Amino acid sequence: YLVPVVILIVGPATWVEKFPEARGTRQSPVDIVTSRASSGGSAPPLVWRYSVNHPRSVVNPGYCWRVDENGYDSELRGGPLGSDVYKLQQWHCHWGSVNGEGSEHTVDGRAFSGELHLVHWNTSKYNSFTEAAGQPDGLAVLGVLLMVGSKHDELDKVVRLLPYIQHKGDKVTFSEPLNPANLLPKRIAYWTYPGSLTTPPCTESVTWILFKEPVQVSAEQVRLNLCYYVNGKNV
Ligand SMILES: NS(=O)(=O)c1ccc(C(=O)NCc2ccc(F)cc2)cc1
Ligand SMILES: [Zn+2]
Repeated sequence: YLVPVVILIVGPATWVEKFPEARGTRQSPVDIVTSRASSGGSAPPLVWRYSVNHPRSVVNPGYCWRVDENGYDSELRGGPLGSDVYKLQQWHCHWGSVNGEGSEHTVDGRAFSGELHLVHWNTSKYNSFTEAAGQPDGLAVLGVLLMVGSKHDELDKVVRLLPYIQHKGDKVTFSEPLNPANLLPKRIAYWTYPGSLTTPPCTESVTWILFKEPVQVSAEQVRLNLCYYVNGKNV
């Protein structure tokens, strides 16, 4: 008998219809082909400073989780960012449906178990995140590759709150001190390229800065993320 084949046309393949930017020339994520990466030359060091003691909210946007910085002060400058100063808007993660395939960027074709994105906008040139998100030098995202290993204590301050935001739109506010700098790897060598938001509206406004060294999270932390968000669906 004939098996009814229903091909759901959802996801990236249909984004170009609604978001023309998705057809652009600098779309993210990409595969980082390490042999083709040029050395950093004389780029100045990348410098960041984050505030630690302020209330943050963890939100379930429908894919993974997002932590909003609620406008508190922070700075990212240097590296490929010229003389502009960027401010942390939010940070969020991407996990896969099974271990080992959650990251958005791949390195020489290899995917990681997850990927953390710290999203900053250019406060030297623009007046809001939304305005900056439409400009080629508007955003800078620090990407951190996640691999299964030892438990990550700083990240656990968020992971332990996931049971309280199981449905899309849920939000919980916490004021436990947290330093986003502790989410970054020890070695700060990175790849950088001009790219885009990886989800709609896919605007080509992101200077990507992807750290080379993966950060370890425990298998339990991956499982907790997986059991709450599998490809945008809560399970
Ligand atoms: N995965 S990623 O780091 O590339 C990424 C970062 C932020 C956003 C986002 O803010 N979208 C909503 C949005 C986008 C543009 C706006 F102008 C307003 C809101 C999407 C993807
Ligand atoms: Zn992201």
